Amino acid sequence: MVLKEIPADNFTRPLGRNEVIGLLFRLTIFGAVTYFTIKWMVDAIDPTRKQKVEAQKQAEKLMKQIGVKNVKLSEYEMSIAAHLVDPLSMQITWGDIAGLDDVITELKDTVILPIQKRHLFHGSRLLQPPKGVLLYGPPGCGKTLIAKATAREAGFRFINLQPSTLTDKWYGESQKLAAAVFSLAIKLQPSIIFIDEIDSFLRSRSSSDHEATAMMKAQFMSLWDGLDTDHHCQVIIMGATNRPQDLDSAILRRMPTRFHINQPNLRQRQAILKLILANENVDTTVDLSEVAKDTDGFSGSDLREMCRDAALLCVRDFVHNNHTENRYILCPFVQCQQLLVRFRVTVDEDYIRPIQQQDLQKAIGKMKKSKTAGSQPMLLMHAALD
Ligand SMILES: Nc1ncnc2c1ncn2[C@@H]1O[C@H](COP(=O)(O)OP(=O)(O)OP(=O)(O)O)[C@@H](O)[C@H]1O
Repeated sequence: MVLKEIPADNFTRPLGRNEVIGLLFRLTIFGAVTYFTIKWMVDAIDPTRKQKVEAQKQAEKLMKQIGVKNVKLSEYEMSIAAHLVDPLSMQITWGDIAGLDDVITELKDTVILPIQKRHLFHGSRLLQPPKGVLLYGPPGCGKTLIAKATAREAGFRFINLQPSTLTDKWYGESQKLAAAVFSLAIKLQPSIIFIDEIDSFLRSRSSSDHEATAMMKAQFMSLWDGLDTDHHCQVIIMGATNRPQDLDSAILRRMPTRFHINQPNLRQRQAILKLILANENVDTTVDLSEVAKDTDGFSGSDLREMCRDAALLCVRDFVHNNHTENRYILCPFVQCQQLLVRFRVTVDEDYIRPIQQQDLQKAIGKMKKSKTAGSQPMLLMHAALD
């Protein structure tokens, strides 16, 4: 039918009630179909879709484990919830950290006490727990251990935020995820948001920053300020870095409580060695003060690796000595007890010898070699820059 054949009245007359309802109904259906088709297409081409589904499953499992029920989470909060640390796997206590007693005492007084004894500090604005804590110092010296022990001892939930979770996303996603970090932490409070290598994510702003990154940083800071204005909010951001000088000054201002976790000194190394070897089979003649003296420049993580190497030497000896050999023994069935009978016996003692001083010395030598090898590229890089 051509338009001409439709009576002109049909266009000019007002629509009836049923016609309007019908038209609205059709428009709604059309709108819904278009919306879901576009959403399906966007989902289908989203390269992070698989990760999102995985993250959701992981988050649901973790939420169940930490006993969080009836908390509705958005899609973005789910992605962040996948970084919650399972409390069953987080068994770190103050007893697992050696040589950092001063830092632990100060942390207890400034961060944990105001949380645990809220009623004592209720009236004071000055004595509220800090919203930002910075742990800084060389790698492998216990910053992550301290953060985990703080969360556990204070009874806080622990969100281990990898900067890449926020930065490797589609344009616009980062900001939604940054907002989700805070909203999730508030829903799960009391909680600690731990950001390892915080400098990689909140480094000094520069004009070369991508627009989306700059906006995300600004948003992160304003959300952080939001925590500060709500005195009942029990969310702490704890950052760790090896390069505090690279941090944005605005971030440093938001982290007034700072702890320097330095390379362990002689006394601290001895304490760490004692802790690492506490449950191991160590020969009574081993002198840990000597070992501590020989390990100048080692981090806590180096010391652990070195002790593991020493323990492995004992295992290696056990494996190599566990062989068949000829032995002379007194034969009990022979009248003359003086008679020595040659037997082939299998040396199969279920016994690994204790760690000895020389094992530790060997392991120290090996670690020193690998440390120098590791620093070679750095030295070359510095030489190239000079
Ligand atoms: N003070 C310490 N007491 C006991 N163990 C320690 C100590 N410091 C480090 N370690 C050992 O080293 C490992 C690494 O420590 P941790 O991850 O806390 O270091 P980090 O400072 O966070 O390092 P990074 O900057 O590389 O993340 C720990 O799992 C622990 O075994």
